[in-house]
Amino acid sequence: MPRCWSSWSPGRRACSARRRGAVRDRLSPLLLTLGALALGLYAVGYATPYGLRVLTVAGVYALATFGFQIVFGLGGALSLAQGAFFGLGAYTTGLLATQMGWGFALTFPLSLLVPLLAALLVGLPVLRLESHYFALATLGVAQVLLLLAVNLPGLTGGANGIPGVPGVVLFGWPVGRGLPMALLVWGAVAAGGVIAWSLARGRFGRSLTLLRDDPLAAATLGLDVGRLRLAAFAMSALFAGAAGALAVHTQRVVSPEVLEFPVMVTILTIAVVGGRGRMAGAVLGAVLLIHLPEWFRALERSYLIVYGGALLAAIVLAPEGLTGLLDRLAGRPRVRLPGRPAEPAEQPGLVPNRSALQVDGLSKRFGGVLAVDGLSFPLEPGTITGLIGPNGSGKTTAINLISGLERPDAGSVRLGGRELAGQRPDRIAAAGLARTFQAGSLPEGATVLQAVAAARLTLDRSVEQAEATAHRILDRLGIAGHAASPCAGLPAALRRRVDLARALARRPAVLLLDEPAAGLTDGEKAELAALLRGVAAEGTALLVVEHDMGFLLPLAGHVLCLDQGRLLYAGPPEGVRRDPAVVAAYLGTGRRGGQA
Ligand SMILES: Nc1ncnc2c1ncn2[C@@H]1O[C@H](COP(=O)(O)OP(=O)(O)OP(=O)(O)O)[C@@H](O)[C@H]1O
Repeated sequence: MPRCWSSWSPGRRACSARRRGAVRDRLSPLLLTLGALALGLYAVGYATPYGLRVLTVAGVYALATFGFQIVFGLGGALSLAQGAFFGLGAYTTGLLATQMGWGFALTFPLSLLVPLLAALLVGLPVLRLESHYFALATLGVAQVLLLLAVNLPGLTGGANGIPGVPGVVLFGWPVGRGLPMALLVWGAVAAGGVIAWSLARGRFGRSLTLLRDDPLAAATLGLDVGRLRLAAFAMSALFAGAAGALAVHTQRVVSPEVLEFPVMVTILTIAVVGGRGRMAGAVLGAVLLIHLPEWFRALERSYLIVYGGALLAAIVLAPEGLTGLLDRLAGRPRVRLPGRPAEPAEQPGLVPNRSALQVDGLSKRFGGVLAVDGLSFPLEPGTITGLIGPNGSGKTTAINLISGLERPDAGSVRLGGRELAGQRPDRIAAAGLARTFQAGSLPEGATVLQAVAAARLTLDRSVEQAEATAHRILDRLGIAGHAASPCAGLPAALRRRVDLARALARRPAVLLLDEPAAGLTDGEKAELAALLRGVAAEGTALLVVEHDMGFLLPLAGHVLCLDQGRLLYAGPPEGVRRDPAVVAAYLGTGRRGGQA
């Protein structure tokens, strides 16, 4: 293995990700064209054979980082298997080319397929793990592959690897070292970049960022979290495999170094320095990070100190990455809004299912606490039901059970005759149920428009259509003026309203609201009440958890009161204040939350 391979694995400074940007590859085409031209000019006119080799390796890393930007940058899963998939692609090409004598046309697709299959195999069990366990598990996969490569000398050549890998022959044309190989690799970078960029900007990328920024809400907005994660992991393996294959043809040798941790650290550093989730950042980061050691080589012993300092400076000065810094300097707007709210035509959604929701015998125990105890009630289409009770009486747990965030121990939840109890939240959402969260759960890295459009990703055909629908809903709620505002830092009342807009965007048959009036002024409460009446009038069944009796009792047609998980009262709102059990447990002393 040439010495430059390991020295091209520079960063050992795994950096923590910082600001989570929304999907926003906004470097202008002009800037990208200028960059491509500059690289082309350098390659054709100025680069030495060694310089061309470094440039080729930079392209290889850019390709591998595209995949990492998908799984880590967009999906937020710190996969430490990207280096392993890279090595797997490299070994597949090395083995098939030297031992079977197969050409590039066969070895290249197989070098994508093998890491893909490995990702599917490994992903199914490990993707369920929490973030740091997931990182460790993927690191374990990389270590196992490295051990296999070193300890199976009969197959892999052991520590010495496999020499004599032939160059690429493309349509009968042998791609020579130097400029031809650089052109091939950078052609692959261009093609891979377009694919990765399209994925990032489309529904897949948006779904991944929602999953990264707001995993709880993602499932209740209809996203199949498991499938999405697996798809991102598989996609990352495809890019890594392609990069590994091209790396072997560049080096003409494959050794265990391609499976070692520095390769993974380099990919991670490129992603963070270039800009997390940004495909342009993968290219910029790769070109910069792979060339930096060459530029600092003259410094000899102090090279690593200067290199580390440069990396730290880049991360401190541009925590959003170099592409984010360029965006900031260019001062481009963060989002392009739909010109005006689209026509108020009927949107495809879930509304046709105007069926009643029937809850029967729902129960849930957390250790010694019986949070919900045999709860039964109906929610009729077009009605508003209030759910009240002291703090800790089980209201939020009931909503979590109905929406699938918790699995009930017993009981049934039927919508239109279909059993939903115990099903995944995305399946329940797809059946026509939407909910809001007490704290107004929102993806912090997204804008208000993107957050609401996320609710339409599984319903509309494109991101543009989802955003047009979202804009219309925001307009209906009187907050279209905030469409371009980042969700991070929104006042609590506005957060709740955006959360409500998101739930309404799905046009659900059943809507569960967790304390929607908390923190609102009297005027805002009146507006909210009018809005909810309007939603009910369209046929949606509403369940409103609320402590504010002044808001709820005039709004609800029917009220349920819980105490210690059990139904204490079910009847008209007028009866609530007169019911001795409700007064004793909740309203009488006001000791546990009820506001008159
Ligand atoms: N994940 C959990 N693990 C353990 N206990 C839980 C969990 N979730 C809820 N509980 C317990 O279940 C009971 C009901 O809680 P829940 O949050 O549903 O009440 P609530 O009526 O919504 O309260 P609040 O009005 O304060 O929101 C409480 O005793 C709570 O501590």
